[in-house]
Amino acid sequence: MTTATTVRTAARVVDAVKVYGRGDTEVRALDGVSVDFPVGRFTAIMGPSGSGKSTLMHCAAGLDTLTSGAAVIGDTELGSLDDRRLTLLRRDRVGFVFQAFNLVPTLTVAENITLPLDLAGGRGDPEWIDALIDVVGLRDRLHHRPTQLSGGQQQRVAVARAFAGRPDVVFADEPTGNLDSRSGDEVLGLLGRTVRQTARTVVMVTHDPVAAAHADEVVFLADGRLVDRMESPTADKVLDRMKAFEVPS
Ligand SMILES: Nc1ncnc2c1ncn2[C@@H]1O[C@H](COP(=O)(O)OP(=O)(O)OP(=O)(O)O)[C@@H](O)[C@H]1O
Repeated sequence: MTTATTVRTAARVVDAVKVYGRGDTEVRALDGVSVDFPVGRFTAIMGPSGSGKSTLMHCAAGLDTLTSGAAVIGDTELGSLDDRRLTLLRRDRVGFVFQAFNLVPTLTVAENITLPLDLAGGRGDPEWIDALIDVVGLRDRLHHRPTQLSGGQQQRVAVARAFAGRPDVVFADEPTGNLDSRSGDEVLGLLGRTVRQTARTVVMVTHDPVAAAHADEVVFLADGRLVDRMESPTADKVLDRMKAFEVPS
């Protein structure tokens, strides 16, 4: 007898196709991708430039729509939502971390962290936010403004803000792209710790094998298709896998 364990999915896409343009200028950015992002996992999306990483993230997060196929967050199929419901879903159930930290300069660290909750008209869960402040190590910076912080600290604020509303999933697009390697390492360690300590889910787009090595699993895209998955990645293993995509000159 086999024992089946049910792995819950925070987000997934099924047979995802995204076509930009028409006729001669048509680009199939996603060409039938199916991938699950399980709850409590840190997944990195890797692949050569133009392979469809950002498109996959944007469609999975409801920032863009698929040409065909389905994108699902929790149990909600995004294609079934009108614009208003999609906006509410993004606000209440999805967190984002971008390469640019996108903090509000006139607000303190504490105010930036709770900004999405304030905009939504709620206070969130004060205990959760308090615990989050320790996870990101910003307790002694709460009353500082973003300009008084280093880039790494600013991105830690952005990470805390992304998790503040206990979203189903946090999508991170090249979150270390603007950071030196030490600060980048800190932010990636933080993403990993937040996933492990709080059973949250992170999906990160990156082109950096060192960044991808912080994830629990890496999924590889090439030409808009899912071509491989790697559990417990190391930077060397990811780099080797990426080399296979390089076209010999
Ligand atoms: N808005 C758009 N209009 C037309 N083509 C687009 C658009 N966005 C992306 N593409 C094309 O879709 C393909 C996939 O792009 P995407 O940005 O998803 O790749 P990527 O893997 O994230 O690339 P990079 O690592 O360079 O950011 C590329 O060929 C790109 O030129």
